[in-house]
Parts: sequence; C-alpha cells; structure tokens
Amino acid sequence: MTNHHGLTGAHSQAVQRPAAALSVDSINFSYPNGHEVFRAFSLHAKPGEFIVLLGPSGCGKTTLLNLLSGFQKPASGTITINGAPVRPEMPELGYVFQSPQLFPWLSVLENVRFGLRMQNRLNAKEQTEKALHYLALVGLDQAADKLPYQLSGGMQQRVSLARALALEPALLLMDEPFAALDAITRNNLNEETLRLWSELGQTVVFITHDIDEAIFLADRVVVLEIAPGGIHSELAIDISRPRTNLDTRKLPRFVEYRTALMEEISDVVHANLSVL
Ligand SMILES: Nc1ncnc2c1ncn2[C@@H]1O[C@H](COP(=O)(O)OP(=O)(O)OP(=O)(O)O)[C@@H](O)[C@H]1O
Repeated sequence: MTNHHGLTGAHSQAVQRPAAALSVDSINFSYPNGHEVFRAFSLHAKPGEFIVLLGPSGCGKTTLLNLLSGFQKPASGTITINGAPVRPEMPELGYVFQSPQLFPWLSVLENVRFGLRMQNRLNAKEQTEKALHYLALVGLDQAADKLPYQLSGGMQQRVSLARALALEPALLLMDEPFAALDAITRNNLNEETLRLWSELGQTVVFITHDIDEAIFLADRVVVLEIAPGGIHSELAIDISRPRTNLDTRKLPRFVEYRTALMEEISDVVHANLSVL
C-alpha cells in the first residue's frame, strides 16, 4: 500500500524481536509508607503467551506493572526478561496505558514515530515508514496527518497501540488500556488486539478488572489476591483461536469460565471485605 507520504504501508516490513520469557521470582514489595503489596510473589510467562492479570481494585495490578517495567524495584526477589534483570529503557518492553497519552500538538504519525526518534532507531525516512506500517496495522494510516483531538477515544487508543508496536517490543505491558472506552469500542479493540498479537507474536501481560475481556483475550487468566497477596488462582483458557466477539463470547465454555472467574473474584473480595 502506498500513501500520500510516498511510503509503503502495511506488510512492507515485518522485523520482529523474538517474544520474551518473563520471570518474576519471589518478589517482595512495600511502598515507602510501609504499605505491603507483594510478599514472595512469583509469575512466569512463556515466550508468546498472552497472560491477563485480573483482580479487584487495590490488589496491586498497577504496582505489578510498574515492577515488571522496572519503574519500581522489589525489595527482594528478581524480575527478568529473557534472563536479564528488567530496566525501563529495555528495548524489549512496550507499554499501552489506560489513557492514550498522546502529545496533543503532534500529528498521529509523529506520535507513533516519537519513540523511534527518542531511541535513535533508524533514519527519518525509515522511522516514518515504520510508523505508517503500524498505523496501517491498526487501520489508521489514513489518519496519519490528523491531530489527536480529531480522533475518537477508541482511535486514539489505537494510535497508542501503534506507538507501542512500532518499537517492536518482545514484551507488551497493557494496563487496562480499554477500560475508559464504551463496551462496543472495547470489544472491537479486544478483537483487534488479538489479530495484531497473532500476527506479531509478542508476549503480552494485560491488566483488567473485566472478566469477559480477560477470558476473550487470554491464554491464561491470573487472579490476584488483595494486597499483600499473591496469586489467588489461575485459569487456562482453552478456547480455540482466532476468537471473534460474535462467536467466542457465546460459547458454553466462555460462559463456564465467566462463572468460574466470578466465583474466584467473589472469594477474593469476601475474604478482604475489611480492606476494600
Ligand atoms: N504510592 C503509594 N503509596 C502507598 N500505597 C500505595 C501507593 N500506590 C498504591 N498504593 C496502595 O497499594 C495497593 C495496590 O495499588 P495498585 O494501584 O497497584 O492497585 P490496582 O489493583 O492497580 O488498583 P486499581 O484497579 O484501583 O487501579 C493499594 O492498596 C493502594 O492503595
């Protein structure tokens, strides 16, 4: 596909890092005020696995993502990506946050190019080409010259997904990326996320408190305890891929998983009513 930037778009380049193995081994973490969030917590993701962390508010999901990305350090224990201790500037890491966090004064294209520019990756023409490639993958190459305010919330979150993917991360950390969107847009972006993941193959750690979203996306759903806790339970999602909103969400097995996870979350909440 050639666009008015005179550059080729989707499917012109498919340079991917291999997916990352993530190991969290027996970490302990408390905030400076003494609030303990993790005690001897461990989590492992295989390369290419799609893990969803599910838990009620306050169980430590965001804290865990900050630890996984190296922004916070555990007091003890280790977190490694492909065997190397995690650091925020690792090229293997990509992030998508709950709000798109786009620069309002930069075009959509420049927002997606931004990380490549900051990391001095590629020359200017190649950066633009790569940005357009990932914009095309999220269906927004035609919006390259628009400013963020000209896009809907869902489109802005697509741009932020393209920005993360343009760095070709081996581990993509997604912190409730679609929580602020309406249900229809969220379902569409769930489908979009799976399509991109099946194409690009990175390891994904996705945080949500939405049970249906967790089942739809995951290879494995990890239910977290209220802090200070650990893993309450895990559920392998044995539903074939590709998954689509129309077909997958009505499967009897999907409904069984939903009931099972509602019970797990209810256990977590009822065991901790005093702290919620
Ligand atoms: N800077 C901080 N200092 C002290 N305690 C904190 C700090 N940030 C978070 N906490 C506490 O740590 C626990 C975990 O917080 P965290 O934000 O990771 O939970 P969460 O599961 O992401 O919640 P939510 O779904 O509401 O965002 C909570 O009890 C929270 O009050």
